Amino acid sequence: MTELDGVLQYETEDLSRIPPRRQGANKGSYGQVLIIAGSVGMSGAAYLSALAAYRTGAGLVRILTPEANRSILQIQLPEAIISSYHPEDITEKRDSWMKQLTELMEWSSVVVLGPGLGRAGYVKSLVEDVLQTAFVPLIVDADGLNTIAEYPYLTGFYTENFILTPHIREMSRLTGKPEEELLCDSLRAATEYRDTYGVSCCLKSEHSVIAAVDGKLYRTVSGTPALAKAGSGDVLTGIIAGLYCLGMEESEAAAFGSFLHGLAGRRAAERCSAHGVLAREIADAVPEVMRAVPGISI
Ligand SMILES: NC(=O)C1=CN([C@@H]2O[C@H](COP(=O)(O)OP(=O)(O)OC[C@H]3O[C@@H](n4cnc5c(N)ncnc54)[C@H](O)[C@@H]3O)[C@@H](O)[C@H]2O)[C@@H](O)CC1
Ligand SMILES: Nc1ncnc2c1ncn2[C@@H]1O[C@H](COP(=O)(O)OP(=O)(O)O)[C@@H](O)[C@H]1O
Repeated sequence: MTELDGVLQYETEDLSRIPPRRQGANKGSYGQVLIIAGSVGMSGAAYLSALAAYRTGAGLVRILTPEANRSILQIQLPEAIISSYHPEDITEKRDSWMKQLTELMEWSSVVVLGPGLGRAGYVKSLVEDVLQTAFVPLIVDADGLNTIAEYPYLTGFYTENFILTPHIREMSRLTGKPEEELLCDSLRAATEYRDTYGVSCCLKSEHSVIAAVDGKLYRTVSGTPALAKAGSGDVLTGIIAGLYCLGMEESEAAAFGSFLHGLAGRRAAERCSAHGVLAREIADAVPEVMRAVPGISI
């Protein structure tokens, strides 16, 4: 790892921070990831996040999504457990919905909220309910962030184990600041957000910056324009969750996850060209990057 002006940057040798899989481990030894994602027409976002969590090393991944996505996701990723809801029940059958959500939150060791949730009316209640019941690390992305931007009082539910992963436009929606200003000094933007709200902030762009709640600052330069492809951010959420399951602290998982996501994008581009990479291939490239780590292969 190098440090320049107080900003940390992972290097290839830092891949050795990934621990070997413990002999005698069982699936419960490597975390239980809950992915609250997807809507009708956007099952793919849930799939990509879940796939990336498994590819990074999570032991057990469960997707909570609308019932309409159940069979699609079970066919796409049979390794994932599917829990589902009827969107109207979130507002109309509050008691049973809250019971289901509370049980799932108790089951989880880390939660992803937001990829592909969409912007339908029920999503606001869903996001508020999750923010209020979360007590394990929570990675908030995409429509989770857009909902918070639309209803700023939701920031009142933030806790220090939240990790927000906005791209520049989402950050602009969250802060009301123009995209040019955020891009101009992304480190300052992420730091100010962290300092204001007490959450870790991974502000994504060509060179993503991470302001961690423990005070550390990171910059990621491992990426490639191959990552500029629909679903790439959904994959990042799963990688961060997976790294947490391997034993990293949540804010280290965010910074290291951004670094690993960049390397996986490069690896995928070697095979498919920078133009041709699919988001799922970024997830599939994570284990290939990891194989370079001594002791990881067996
Ligand atoms: N297969 C799927 O189910 C997919 C679902 N997705 C989900 O779709 C939902 C909405 O995503 P959208 O991409 O429509 O909305 P966004 O708000 O992410 O992006 C809207 C537009 O903003 C611009 N933009 C994006 N990133 C930017 C950046 N870093 N700087 C400046 N401008 C930027 C682009 O022109 C983009 O078309 C999210 O919940 C997301 O998770 C997407 O990830 C794509 C794949
Ligand atoms: N030109 C680029 N160079 C390096 N990384 C990039 C580039 N474009 C996008 N990325 C990375 O790809 C990811 C895109 O995330 P996001 O915009 O949320 O995608 P999506 O909404 O399609 O899932 C981020 O991690 C970002 O840092």
